[in-house]
Amino acid sequence: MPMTDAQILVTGENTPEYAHPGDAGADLRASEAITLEPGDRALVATGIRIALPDGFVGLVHPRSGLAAKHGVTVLNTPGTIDAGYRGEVKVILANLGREPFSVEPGDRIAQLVVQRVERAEFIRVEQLPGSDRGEGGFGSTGHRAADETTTDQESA
Ligand SMILES: O=c1ccn([C@H]2C[C@H](O)[C@@H](COP(=O)(O)OP(=O)(O)OP(=O)(O)O)O2)c(=O)[nH]1
Ligand SMILES: [Mg+2]
Repeated sequence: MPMTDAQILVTGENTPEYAHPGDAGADLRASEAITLEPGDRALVATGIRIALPDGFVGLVHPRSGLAAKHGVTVLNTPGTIDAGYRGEVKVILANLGREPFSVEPGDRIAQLVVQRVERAEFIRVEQLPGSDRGEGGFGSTGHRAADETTTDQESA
């Protein structure tokens, strides 16, 4: 009996499955055929509906094999499946490759990672507490190790 941390009720065929014990992602399969031309995106049906327990979220992640071999990814990665959502789980696939990409019913197109989530309380204040990082962001720490000691000109 595999160890489970959460039980998720599922309707429809193609119940998500973990390919290996210890996998974080359970494969999501397409329930329809579709061809994505290069640059196209599509909302691909999986045919399943799920009921996640309160306090959990389902995250629709891309499969690295599709990305590496075909340039196919999940456009809104990771897609968010809310615990209260009872509609069909759909995958927004995007073809960033140079060839058309065809999906057949039953093909594994993405993977569902189930995680616990915190529900936050947002408290409006006039001023935030200070921090070491402050307002620095968006590359403020440089983009490679050399940035810490040399500039581009120095290293050229
Ligand atoms: O990849 C995805 C992303 C979302 N959903 C479903 C489940 C999710 O609970 C619902 C809403 O998703 P999200 O909140 O990301 O979309 P939104 O654009 O904010 O729509 P809404 O106003 O319905 O929240 O759509 C999917 O089936 N696949
Ligand atoms: Mg939303």
